[in-house]
Amino acid sequence: MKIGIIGGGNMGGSIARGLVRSGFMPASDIAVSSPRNVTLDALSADCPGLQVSTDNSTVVQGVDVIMLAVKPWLIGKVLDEIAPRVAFREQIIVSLAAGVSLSDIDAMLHRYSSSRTLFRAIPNTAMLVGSSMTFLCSDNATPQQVDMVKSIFDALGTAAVIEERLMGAATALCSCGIAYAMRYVRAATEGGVELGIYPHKAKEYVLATLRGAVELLEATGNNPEVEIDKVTTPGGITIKGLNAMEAHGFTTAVIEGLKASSNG
Ligand SMILES: NC(=O)C1=CN([C@@H]2O[C@H](COP(=O)(O)OP(=O)(O)OC[C@H]3O[C@@H](n4cnc5c(N)ncnc54)[C@H](O)[C@@H]3O)[C@@H](O)[C@H]2O)C=CC1
Ligand SMILES: O=C(O)[C@@H]1CCC=N1
Repeated sequence: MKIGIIGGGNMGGSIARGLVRSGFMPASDIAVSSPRNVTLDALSADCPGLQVSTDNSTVVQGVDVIMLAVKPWLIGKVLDEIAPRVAFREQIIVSLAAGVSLSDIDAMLHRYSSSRTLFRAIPNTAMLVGSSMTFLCSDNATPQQVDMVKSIFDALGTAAVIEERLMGAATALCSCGIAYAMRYVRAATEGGVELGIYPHKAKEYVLATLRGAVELLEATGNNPEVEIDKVTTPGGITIKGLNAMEAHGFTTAVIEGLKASSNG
């Protein structure tokens, strides 16, 4: 398999670096385009053998999968640039653009071809370390094509194929969600500092605690509330802390944040 990636930023760069580092494919089977030479030079330094170009239509040639990793408002412009060089019967297009639907992309390509295979992929920034939760949906794809695209993102973490109607919710939960998890880490770290712990130590302790929480939930399969019950001694200090957090809107803040992201 060969992959052409348009855009070498957070997402495009992480896909290229992640696929090479994981051993999923050699750098020479990946081509990346970006308008900025500095971006391409950094990618080449990290992934020797990678094919790089400032010309988007160059990276489309001879690849099986074309990834669109540019900002949403550039998708139409990039498609107009590459479409004359795309073999729509053979090449699969995967858009990472948040909020741009399969039918939006289909409409943009209508004048170039009567039939095409389209995917949307919504990863998160943990692709860089091979731990992204990525969601996929597709239009006009065979089961083999779905397996192929899923295998790419499984190499960068965990991929799930979902209905397109759930993409907004999934994006909020996991793609934006990684920022929300980071904000919890920051908040807990700042709380630790106020309680007298040095910032670097507080962050280290918070991360270790979160790792433990994730491992407990994964190992037991328990609902979080079951694990919370084990911590909250009646009349003890944990329930006082939880109730104070709820009085300040913790659960509501998280749910309203997710809804705001998903409606955005
Ligand atoms: N950052 C995130 O956490 C996530 C982003 N996405 C989506 O991924 C897409 C890319 O986002 P990021 O990688 O974060 O953006 P980014 O700004 O880091 O990367 C975009 C890259 O595209 C390049 N570029 C600009 N104009 C171009 C053109 N005409 N042709 C080719 N390359 C061009 C830029 O130089 C830059 O390297 C967006 O559509 C976004 O909605 C989806 C899920 C998560
Ligand atoms: O904030 C955004 O629009 C992008 C899409 C999902 C994560 N970052």
